Amino acid sequence: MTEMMTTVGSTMASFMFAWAIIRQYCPYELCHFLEKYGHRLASFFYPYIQVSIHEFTETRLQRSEAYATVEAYLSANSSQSAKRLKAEMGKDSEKLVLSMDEYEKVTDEFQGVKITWASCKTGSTKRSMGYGNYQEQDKRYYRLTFRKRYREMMTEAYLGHVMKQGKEIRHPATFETMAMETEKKQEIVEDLLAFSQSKDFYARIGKAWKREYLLYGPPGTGKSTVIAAMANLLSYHVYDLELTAVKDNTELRKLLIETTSKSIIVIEDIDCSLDLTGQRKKTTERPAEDKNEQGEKEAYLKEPKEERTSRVTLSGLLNFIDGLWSASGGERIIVFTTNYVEKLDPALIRRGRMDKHIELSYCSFEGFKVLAKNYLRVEAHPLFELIERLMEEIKITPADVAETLMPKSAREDAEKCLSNLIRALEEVKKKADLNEAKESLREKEPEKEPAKEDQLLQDKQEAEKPL
Ligand SMILES: Nc1ncnc2c1ncn2[C@@H]1O[C@H](COP(=O)(O)OP(=O)(O)OP(=O)(O)O)[C@@H](O)[C@H]1O
Ligand SMILES: [Mg+2]
Repeated sequence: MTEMMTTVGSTMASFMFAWAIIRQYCPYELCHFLEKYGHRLASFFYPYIQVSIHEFTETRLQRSEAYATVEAYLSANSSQSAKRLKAEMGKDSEKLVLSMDEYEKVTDEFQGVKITWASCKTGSTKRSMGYGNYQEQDKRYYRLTFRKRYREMMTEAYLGHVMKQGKEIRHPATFETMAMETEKKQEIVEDLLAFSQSKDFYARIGKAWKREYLLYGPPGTGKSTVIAAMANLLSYHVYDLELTAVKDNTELRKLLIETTSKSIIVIEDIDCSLDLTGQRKKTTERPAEDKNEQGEKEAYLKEPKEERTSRVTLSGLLNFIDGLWSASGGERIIVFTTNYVEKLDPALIRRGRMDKHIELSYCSFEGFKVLAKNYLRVEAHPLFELIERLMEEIKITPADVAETLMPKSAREDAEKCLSNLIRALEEVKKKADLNEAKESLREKEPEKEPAKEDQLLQDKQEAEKPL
């Protein structure tokens, strides 16, 4: 074996050496000819087929959906077998997500056929970053290799299987696993399904096939989870649009053109995305009717250059969406989220610019039962009664409930996790009671406040000590 390897090695080295000499002295055309036909000859005898899935194509700004889906599929399937993994922070989670490191290879099996996946990288390419600036980026891609005779099975059944599984991993949330009142859930699901089946209706009324949702509620109540559940239900792609990074309406247009049909365009925290309320930062004195595109352009040109940033307006966004997609026929959902609905310009809501408002709120007992079923596989327990009583008077987010119900070690059984939740609820209650007492004292005896405050502070510190 060692002997054979040595022979192969030295033959390869001689060949490379000869090829280097030929390249140096041969005319360019001849080299090109030899390379081209040499490659064809090799592929004739090569018993495998290779499929490459690139992270970015030359012109596109958006990361390829296929690449991201394969990445998700492989991180779930390769973290057991790959020897070199790369760890990255997952979106919306505190957990590290493991995926194959560069140049790593893993094998997969499908209906008894062996498949190899390799994570590859080639020289750098110029790619648009931060909308307008160009940076050198490595070209990354996954390469799938399988035997020629399985071509049909691989390109149809196997790739379909990879995409389906990868998508499920990327959007694990479903409406069934969401802590939300059943009626509300049903209403959203019906609304989404009705929208996705209304192609003819939108065509008949001559409107772009799109629907806008406003999701609002405190942090940790499930706004991002609803978006993932929507994507999962309809098998739509999700595009996160970071509006604060978009320079102006022209760039916005460029980004929106990038989105494919059957997509959900997410604009998070609109209260923080400048100018979205329709009020210009610098030009609030302008009458409302002047806020057309021409007026905006003139005002924009009058402003000093350094202030011409974040020029995206809500009207710009909605107009583009209408104009761009009314002809394309593809369906799009646009989701806006905010933690502070009261901060938004009432006109934004009043004018009916958003088709549907969904409030995400604190966890109800019904919501808790869904989480207990998801996390602990428990549908009934003697501790439920106490939890129900506590939840009636205490505000706790589904994210906090989920966090307490998650077993922290193999020794934590359902009862222990439920007790943890009861303890967390009681602590929240104690703090709320203290705050309430403090408030009422402040209202009743403002002059004696400092001394009482001290006492309350002491009580509070006592209450906050670890149990
Ligand atoms: N209604 C819910 N049902 C099930 N799980 C939930 C729900 N709300 C929150 N969670 C859990 O809490 C985590 C955080 O929730 P999520 O990111 O959806 O909150 P959010 O409302 O988007 O918060 P933010 O305003 O900070 O973006 C989720 O990953 C999920 O595990
Ligand atoms: Mg969120």
